Amino acid sequence: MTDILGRLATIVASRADAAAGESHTAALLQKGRGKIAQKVGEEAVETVIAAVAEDRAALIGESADLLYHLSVLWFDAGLTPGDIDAELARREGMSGIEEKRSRED
Ligand SMILES: N=c1c2ncn([C@@H]3O[C@H](COP(=O)(O)OP(=O)(O)OP(=O)(O)O)[C@@H](O)[C@H]3O)c2ncn1[C@@H]1O[C@H](COP(=O)(O)O)[C@@H](O)[C@H]1O
Repeated sequence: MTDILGRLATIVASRADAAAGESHTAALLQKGRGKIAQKVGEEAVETVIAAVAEDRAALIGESADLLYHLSVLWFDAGLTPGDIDAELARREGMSGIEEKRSRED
């Protein structure tokens, strides 16, 4: 499977120090955590709207926007796709109920 999130993490890291006028990534990082988080929320809502409308092309486009902005958020927070992968690996083999309990303990 294509490593979409690994590719996006590499792109975001490579653009982080670019001039804001030349890079959407750099401009967004300079605006800070609140603005980045807001963009993730907006793109998530647009993804949901496309899904409910059964608009396949829009769902692909909005999903790409969402994953890109989530990648910027992770970078800003000092996370890598490997951190999320480790959490997913921890959950593998658990039932949904066990997984919920493991976070409550
Ligand atoms: N995948 C993306 C990507 N997806 C979406 N976007 C940008 O995200 C923005 C979202 O559009 P909006 O109208 O919602 O946002 P906006 O008007 O810029 O901002 P606000 O008005 O909401 O503050 C657009 O400017 C898109 O171009 C992206 N910008 C960059 N990338 C990747 O990052 C790479 C580096 O880009 P730069 O950092 O711009 O060099 C690109 O080659 C791509 O691979």
